[in-house]
Amino acid sequence: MISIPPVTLNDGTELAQLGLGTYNLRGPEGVDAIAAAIDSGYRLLDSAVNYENEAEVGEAVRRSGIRDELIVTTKVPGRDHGYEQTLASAAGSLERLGLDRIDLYLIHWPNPSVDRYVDTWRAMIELRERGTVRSIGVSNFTEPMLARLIDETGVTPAVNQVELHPYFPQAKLRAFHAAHGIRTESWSPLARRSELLTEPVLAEVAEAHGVTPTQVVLRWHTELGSTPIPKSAHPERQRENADVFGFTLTNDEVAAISGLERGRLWDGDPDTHEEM
Ligand SMILES: NC(=O)C1=CN([C@@H]2O[C@H](COP(=O)(O)OP(=O)(O)OC[C@H]3O[C@@H](n4cnc5c(N)ncnc54)[C@H](OP(=O)(O)O)[C@@H]3O)[C@@H](O)[C@H]2O)C=CC1
Ligand SMILES: O=C(O)C(=O)[C@@H](O)[C@H](O)C(=O)CO
Repeated sequence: MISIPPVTLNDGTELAQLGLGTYNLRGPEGVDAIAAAIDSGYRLLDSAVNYENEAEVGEAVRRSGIRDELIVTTKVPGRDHGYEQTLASAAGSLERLGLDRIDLYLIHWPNPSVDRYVDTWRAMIELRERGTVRSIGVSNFTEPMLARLIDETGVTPAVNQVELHPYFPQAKLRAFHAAHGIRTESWSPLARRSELLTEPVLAEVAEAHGVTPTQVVLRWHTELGSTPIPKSAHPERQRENADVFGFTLTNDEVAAISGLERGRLWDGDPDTHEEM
């Protein structure tokens, strides 16, 4: 079994340095895929109300027999923003998961035109105080949005999960996270496979270390201090993706990979992209 090291969050709890994305893992095959990842050594699972797979994640967690070793993430969708709505949304997630605690609870998108993410955050603080949720964080938040949460509530998110891959390394946002003790999580860390994995620089670095280009990309994330959450439905790829803690990249290699930067790949600017 692969051992994925932990990292301590600003609330004193532990997160894994790499986790499993579960977007599109649904139905019995989804449960099998998530269960296979846990068997391989994954301990961090990333779900969301909008993935419509909380029941599958919960089923895989129960099947594992190691619930307390697992970090189950889910996210409040835009349509549930607001104080009371978020409390109700969390209750719904717990019911679908079939668990008595959410380990990491995130605001999925800030939806600034709705302007209820601060009230949503206050409800998440309450959920943490009740013990229903262990750690609270956000996703797709910009620096001004993070600063506003901190200023208005005094509570700094433990995590900000954002688009991050070699085409979009997010150096400025990561520096803000580092200054405030916020752990970065990388969504679509493989750039959804795209042409990223055929970039010559990745082949060169992979050859130098005797690993695959995919492993180079995921190791690059961890060396930046971010937790990637690659999704794969296939056990052999899940193992390949998790097995990145036995080699290190040089500073030059990290810089060369970051040099692939070209910007966001999808229409996901949190100032304008909103999801309900
Ligand atoms: N907070 C947010 O707004 C967002 C969060 N997310 C989260 O991030 C997770 C990961 O992002 P996602 O968009 O899924 O994209 P990823 O970058 O993780 O890429 C997933 C794709 O890569 C393929 N793949 C995975 N491993 C390998 C491998 N070793 N070799 C070749 N191909 C591989 C998968 O195929 P296969 O399954 O067939 O192996 C799938 O097609 C999501 O599942 C979700 O949990 C994603 C988007 C937005
Ligand atoms: O996967 C997620 O968490 C999302 O927020 C997606 O909706 C993502 O933004 C997407 O797939 C957009 O096409």
